Amino acid sequence: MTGDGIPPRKTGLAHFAAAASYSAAGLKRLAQESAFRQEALAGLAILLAMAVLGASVGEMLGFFALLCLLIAVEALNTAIEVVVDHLAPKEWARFAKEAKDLGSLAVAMTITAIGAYLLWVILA
Ligand SMILES: Nc1ncnc2c1ncn2[C@@H]1O[C@H](COP(=O)(O)OP(=O)(O)OP(=O)(O)O)[C@@H](O)[C@H]1O
Repeated sequence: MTGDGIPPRKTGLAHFAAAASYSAAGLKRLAQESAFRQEALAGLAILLAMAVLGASVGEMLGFFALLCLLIAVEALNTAIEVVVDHLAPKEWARFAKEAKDLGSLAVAMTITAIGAYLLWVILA
């Protein structure tokens, strides 16, 4: 069932263009999250530092890939928070706590993976 405000399904090139515009809208929404802004800023600063300190292109690409993964996890975490806040806007609910805590764990594990990677780059 399609609601009034939901855009109709597209195919081919129109689908690709529409998906790109939805992703841009998602990035605009994610930019409202301070956690995302801090991570993006720190990521760019680390990339710059790697370039200045003479990291290889491969090492920088590895970090960039992990940074993209962190942004993807942060986007999914924000999506979970949006749905949870819609379903349990004011009241305490076990499902809300578990969903948000799990999303938080996913972000923390991704940041840990980036930390481990940077340690490897520094020690290698
Ligand atoms: N409706 C709720 N019911 C029960 N526990 C909740 C509820 N909302 C939030 N929590 C708990 O409070 C914690 C913090 O919630 P909050 O909404 O501030 O999310 P967050 O993980 O700090 O995300 P962000 O800082 O990105 O908004 C959650 O991880 C969860 O444990």
